Amino acid sequence: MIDEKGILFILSGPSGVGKGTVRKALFEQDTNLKYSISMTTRTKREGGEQEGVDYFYRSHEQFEQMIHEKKMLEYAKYVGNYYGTPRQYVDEMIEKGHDVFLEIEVQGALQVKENFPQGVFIFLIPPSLEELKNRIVERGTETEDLIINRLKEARNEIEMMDKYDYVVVNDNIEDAVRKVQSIVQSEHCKRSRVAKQYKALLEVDDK
Ligand SMILES: Nc1ncnc2c1ncn2[C@@H]1O[C@H](COP(=O)(O)OP(=O)(O)OP(=O)(O)O)[C@@H](O)[C@H]1O
Ligand SMILES: Nc1nc2c(ncn2[C@@H]2O[C@H](COP(=O)(O)O)[C@@H](O)[C@H]2O)c(=O)[nH]1
Repeated sequence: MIDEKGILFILSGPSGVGKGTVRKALFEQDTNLKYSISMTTRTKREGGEQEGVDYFYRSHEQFEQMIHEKKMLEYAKYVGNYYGTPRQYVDEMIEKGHDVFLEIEVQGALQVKENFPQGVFIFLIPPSLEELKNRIVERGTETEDLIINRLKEARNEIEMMDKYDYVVVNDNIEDAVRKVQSIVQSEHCKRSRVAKQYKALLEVDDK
């Protein structure tokens, strides 16, 4: 039987490293990827975040109900809020043969790894911790307290990068996007459907 399921790509990295920036640039070029929109209990950032585009924004009670009903593929509490991946969209897309892209923090990624080891785990790192701090500060979306907490988390997260299949330094956006694209292409070559089809053909030929 030919396996035509899609591949699950997981992009993690500390807050402010540029995951969202790299992902958006990647999606402008790769229209075959499907982005899994996360659910969160954090409030919308000022400046245009939208329900169903950036996140599904829910109350703590609604989020906990989703957990209770086992509707989350993974979830984590990060700096005081829940973040998680609704299971249904990912399952449906993978089954239909589409690649799915998750942009999530480390605790959640490790849960996915346990349940979905065939996923491809990519860790984005900043060129330096100083530059990471500059990026969060310059983005201007977090209070001073939140910046301190996110940078604390960043240290713990970076320690986990060995658990990932690939590490990409986001020094220059175009280079980082190109590297992530190469990873997507390599994984397709590795699991090539063409190779599987050839094997199936050879088996038929042998009979
Ligand atoms: N290679 C880069 N060089 C300089 N600035 C960058 C680079 N990549 C991203 N940035 C900037 O860094 C800031 C943080 O980027 P972004 O919001 O994409 O990070 P993130 O990892 O998605 O953060 P979070 O996890 O908090 O959502 C943004 O202002 C973005 O424009
Ligand atoms: N475990 C999960 N983490 C997620 C998910 N969606 C986003 N995130 C990560 O949370 C932090 C904070 O996000 P922000 O939008 O408040 O800056 C960041 O690292 C995100 O990548 C998710 O579904 N699950």
